[in-house]
Amino acid sequence: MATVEPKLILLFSGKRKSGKDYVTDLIHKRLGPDVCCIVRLSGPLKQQYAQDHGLDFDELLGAGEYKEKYRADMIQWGEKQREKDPGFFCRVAIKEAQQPIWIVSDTRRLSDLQWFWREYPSQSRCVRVEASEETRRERGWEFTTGIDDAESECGLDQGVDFDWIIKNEGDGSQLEEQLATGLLSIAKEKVKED
Ligand SMILES: Nc1ncnc2c1ncn2[C@@H]1O[C@H](COP(=O)(O)OP(=O)(O)O)[C@@H](O)[C@H]1O
Ligand SMILES: C[C@@](O)(CCOP(=O)(O)OP(=O)(O)O)CC(=O)O
Repeated sequence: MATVEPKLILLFSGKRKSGKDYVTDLIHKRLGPDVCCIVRLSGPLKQQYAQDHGLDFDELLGAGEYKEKYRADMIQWGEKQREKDPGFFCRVAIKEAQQPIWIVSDTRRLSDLQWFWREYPSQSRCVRVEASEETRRERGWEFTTGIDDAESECGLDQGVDFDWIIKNEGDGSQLEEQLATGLLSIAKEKVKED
């Protein structure tokens, strides 16, 4: 488990190319590295998968075709690990987290949320990043059977009462206003609390 108790955990989810990484990177920049850290559940998954399959971990972390080439197999490999231990990737991903605010950029399954709700019930908040399919296509997404109709992409489409929904259309001009009047102000208040 992490060595410090966080004040706020933002559990992000969203479809491929909705802008999860873009939005969480922006929040990280606005709050600063002393206040918040980005936690990627796919980080330990990709690292172990890369080791087990002799692949390039950094390339799997990227946003290019290399990751997409192995995505389907990584999903299946990851789900086999989760069947044995649903919280495995959550525990490993937060191990180095020291800051008061954790931004979990890539929750995908109810088991991900349930783990944080159980371990950190008062600190966990759910955030959904949304973009139209048109915008996502402009960012390089195309529907892929077996991925975009599977749990990895659809696991949080129902059954979650999101605390914030961030509309991330086009160049995101409304993004700054959404963040400033919502998430960022709450986060800054949380950090001030004793
Ligand atoms: N508001 C935005 N303005 C400009 N580019 C964006 C915006 N949101 C996302 N992008 C770009 O779209 C692509 C997909 O975003 P990303 O955050 O990687 O999506 P996800 O992590 O949800 O798959 C990236 O190239 C990113 O830079
Ligand atoms: C096997 C995965 O962990 C791969 C996730 O890779 P990314 O988190 O890089 O995906 P996007 O940013 O949405 O494109 C998905 C899973 O089902 O665990």
